[in-house]
Amino acid sequence: MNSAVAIHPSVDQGVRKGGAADFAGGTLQCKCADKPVKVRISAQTAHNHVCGCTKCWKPEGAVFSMIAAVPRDKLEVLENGDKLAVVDDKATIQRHACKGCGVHMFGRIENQEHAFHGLDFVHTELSKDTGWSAPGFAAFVSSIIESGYAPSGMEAVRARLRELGLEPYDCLSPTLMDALSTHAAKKSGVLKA
Ligand SMILES: N[C@@H](CCC(=O)N[C@@H](CS)C(=O)NCC(=O)O)C(=O)O
Ligand SMILES: [Zn+2]
Ligand SMILES: [Zn+2]
Repeated sequence: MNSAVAIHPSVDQGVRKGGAADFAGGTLQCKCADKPVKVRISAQTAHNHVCGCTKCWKPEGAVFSMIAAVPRDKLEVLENGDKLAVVDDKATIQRHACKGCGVHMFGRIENQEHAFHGLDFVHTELSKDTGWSAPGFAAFVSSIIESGYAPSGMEAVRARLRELGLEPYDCLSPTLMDALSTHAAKKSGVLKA
């Protein structure tokens, strides 16, 4: 069944099984016809998901973005890196966007105290390579309202996400929220390392 509720072009026809075991990465390319930015990722991604927040890059017309994590030392800008600029240098995730087409090529956490420091965030739909891990949940679902989505449509959005196997959460998934809190509890000393 193909519901009328659009989420993101990569999942609207059903979530394809991804995550080839031997997949070692690929190249992301921005949408510029001339001098595209190219980024090499030398690893499989983890925690791929769709995100409804206002800050993550979404392709034209999409309600959600699709975003995954990769170790920062596995990411390398191959070509035309001079076209990249940080969208908001105050944000936790510094999103490096192409000044030509607006696509975010990677997001990076520079705060060494952050639980997710060491990870970059990438949109693998920008790659022609196949074998990337498939999205597994939906984060920041309520946040789509902040981009103008009608609140009355939320029930249908969550139903469609569940139908696609993308459990909807209004923050991150329990696994990632637990990781954030574990990090905080260790830092405060409440939890012994
Ligand atoms: N409701 C807010 C949520 C923003 C938000 O917290 N986004 C999450 C998911 S990407 C985050 O970790 N943001 C950190 C950042 O943007 O630096 C919005 O939609 O703008
Ligand atoms: Zn571009
Ligand atoms: Zn987001």
